[in-house]
Amino acid sequence: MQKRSVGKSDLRVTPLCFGASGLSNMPDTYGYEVDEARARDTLRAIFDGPVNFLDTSNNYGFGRSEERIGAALRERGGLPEGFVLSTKLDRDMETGRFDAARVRRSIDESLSRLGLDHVPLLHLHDPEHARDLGEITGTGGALDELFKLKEEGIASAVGLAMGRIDVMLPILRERPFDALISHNRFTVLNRSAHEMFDYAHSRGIAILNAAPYAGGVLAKGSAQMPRITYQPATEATMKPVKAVEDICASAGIDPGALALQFSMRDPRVTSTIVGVSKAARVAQTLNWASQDIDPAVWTQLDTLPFSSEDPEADRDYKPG
Ligand SMILES: NC(=O)C1=CN([C@@H]2O[C@H](COP(=O)(O)OP(=O)(O)OC[C@H]3O[C@@H](n4cnc5c(N)ncnc54)[C@H](O)[C@@H]3O)[C@@H](O)[C@H]2O)C=CC1
Ligand SMILES: Cc1ncc2c(c1O)C(=O)OC2
Repeated sequence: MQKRSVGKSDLRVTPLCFGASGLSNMPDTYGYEVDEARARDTLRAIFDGPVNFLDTSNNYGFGRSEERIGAALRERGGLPEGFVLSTKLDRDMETGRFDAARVRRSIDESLSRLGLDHVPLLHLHDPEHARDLGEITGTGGALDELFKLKEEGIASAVGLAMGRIDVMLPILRERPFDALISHNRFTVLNRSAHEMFDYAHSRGIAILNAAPYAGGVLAKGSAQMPRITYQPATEATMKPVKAVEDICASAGIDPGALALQFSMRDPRVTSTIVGVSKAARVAQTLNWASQDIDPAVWTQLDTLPFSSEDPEADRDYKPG
């Protein structure tokens, strides 16, 4: 797979990235649990495959995702050469505190779980859920500390990873981020990130587009998964999923392939982050990424009434 630069940094990533939130036990978010052996086998498949990019966070499963990745890395004698591991700074989950001291604690916890002294890519995660946004954006706050970690060489590149675009765009404009992670806002169901992507692309900020399956429903199918963007689906929110499934059935393609390629084919998107928690999904993802799709299907997709509203995907987010 042809690699791309992460903004102006030296990092080079594949156009696919695997997301490890589901490798951690987040039953409230994904509707299932993942045990140790299944997580280990998934991570082995990822490290054995052609994708060089894996995303996790301090708070996925309250640290369990990072611990499992740490175990997989130790099995291999450390981070493979050229492999880009991405993790995130998180607020204190009990108090919502997210100041500079919390940033230090977060990265120290992550490095110790991962068994590393440095992480290639580090994001500030979900500032909209912290107790006080001013604590993050103000002088001497969490964002200043994130950039200090880059200066100190603890992270090679830094990004902003969050949901709500109305909160995100003003922060992006203020500082020289290498990357952003947006989720659930540039999919076959929702295009509310469109203008932010134009802005980021014009500034050379790498766009990492997460959750192309709207949290899983576009991969598993509406009959299998009664959730959209981590919320229980309603008839109204499931309607557009069924419309996409109908288009795919007529065209003879997998909805997962369409949903994945919708993101990957956009020239602004540097990499698309797909959540996997089964080893076989690694190969399945590569297959979906390379399936032939008749260009007429994209035109047809544009006729569907996709949403430009914020999906509020974050409303009930629980990390573990
Ligand atoms: N604020 C942030 O920074 C956020 C970051 N992310 C990152 O993006 C990643 C992807 O997002 P997700 O929430 O995982 O949503 P997603 O839209 O990528 O869907 C993942 C779900 O689809 C299922 N799935 C994947 N491939 C499948 C296949 N071939 N067949 C059947 N089922 C399949 C997975 O098991 C999982 O339940 C996360 O793991 C995380 O790393 C996601 C959301 C927010
Ligand atoms: C708000 C929110 N909801 C779901 C997820 C995340 C998130 O930040 C995340 O990072 O991975 C899954």
